[in-house]
Amino acid sequence: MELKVNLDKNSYPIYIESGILEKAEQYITQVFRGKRIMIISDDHVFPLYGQKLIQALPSFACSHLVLPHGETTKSFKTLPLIYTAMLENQITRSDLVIALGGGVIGDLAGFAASSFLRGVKLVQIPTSLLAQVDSSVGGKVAVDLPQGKNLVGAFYHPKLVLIDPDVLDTLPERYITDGMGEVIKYGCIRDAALFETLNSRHSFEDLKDQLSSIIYRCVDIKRAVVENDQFDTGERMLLNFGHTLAHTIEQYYHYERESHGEAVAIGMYQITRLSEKAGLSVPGEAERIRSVLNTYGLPFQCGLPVSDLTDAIKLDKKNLDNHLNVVLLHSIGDSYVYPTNLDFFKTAGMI
Ligand SMILES: NC(=O)c1ccc[n+]([C@@H]2O[C@H](COP(=O)([O-])OP(=O)(O)OC[C@H]3O[C@@H](n4cnc5c(N)ncnc54)[C@H](O)[C@@H]3O)[C@@H](O)[C@H]2O)c1
Ligand SMILES: O=C(O)C(=O)C[C@@H](O)[C@H](O)[C@H](O)COP(=O)(O)O
Ligand SMILES: [Zn+2]
Repeated sequence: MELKVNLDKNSYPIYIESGILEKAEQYITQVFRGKRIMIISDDHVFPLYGQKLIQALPSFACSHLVLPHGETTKSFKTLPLIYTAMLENQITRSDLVIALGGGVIGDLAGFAASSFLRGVKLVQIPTSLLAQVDSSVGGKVAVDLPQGKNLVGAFYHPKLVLIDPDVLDTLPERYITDGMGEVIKYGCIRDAALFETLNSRHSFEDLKDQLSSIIYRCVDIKRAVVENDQFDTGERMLLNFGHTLAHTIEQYYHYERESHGEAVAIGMYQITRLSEKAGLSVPGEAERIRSVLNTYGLPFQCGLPVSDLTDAIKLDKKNLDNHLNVVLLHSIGDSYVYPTNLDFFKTAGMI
């Protein structure tokens, strides 16, 4: 399956195919004419797929950097390590960085590629469900600061995205669940039929036969939204459904409790509950979301008082001038951006 993100000079193809990792050279040579490649990965993914990828790239001089797994690696503090490795491996603007891993590696290696020498070519090979359906596409790259998620970043598009659903066979169950948080998000914001498909199954196992087409559907929704609003000034904010609360929860617990997808699950349910209370969503939608989250083992409650969250909510990147923007649902599949303020959370009695 093939998709193309159409962004004039920044356009790029996305291929979704079982076993594509082993055919990487055939696709990479279509977008890259240089010789040197640096693969950035983590200590879970590289031992599983690193050598396989290097063997699949015989025409190139490949180096690699393996970082500790987990969100705390996606930090400003990791960047000097990456830049040093790039210098030691003589990476120039005519070379290529491959991000091989989940969303942490994709965002981090992507930001390093965007900033080193003011921009080195980037290919994304996402290996988690979340990275395959969301983070590898759209060009948002970033690192976290202690004050909040993704606070330093850029819009920097890859030259190519290679999605191999086979690598999900080794993904731990917790991160299958985590990825389902973003899959459910796509149903909520844009695709009531996708939401119904997810709702009609009893578990992830029950959905597996449709996995490639679900990945395709999510990526296609993201492609369309990003093509309309590359720089996140309007329609793209819809991809942030559930994220105002998700990011505050992740940061509050120092990235040690909920994973990103789990926090998004809580955020989607809670914001829809608040929005129903305020008469801004069709009644019953929060319960439908809670039920589908439950099917895939995702949480919906977090038990934090709003007073603990306000500082982080103020750092949300959707905030403009003196107002917050939250993403709400008229109904499942039909989302909108709602300008508001902190009172929205306070008066509705978060959480
Ligand atoms: N840029 C974007 O548009 C965007 C979108 C959504 C999320 N994100 C970011 O993505 C990050 C979360 O990504 P994630 O959920 O992939 O987390 P992650 O990168 O930490 O991966 C989850 C875990 O799975 C392991 N793993 C990954 N692929 C594997 C495989 N095939 N086999 C075995 N283990 C594997 C990793 O080592 C890690 O331990 C967050 O930082 C989030 O902010 C970015
Ligand atoms: O691509 C986007 O736009 C998104 O909002 C996708 C989100 O799933 C993702 O978590 C993104 O990194 C959040 O971006 P931020 O701008 O809120 O940091
Ligand atoms: Zn997200």
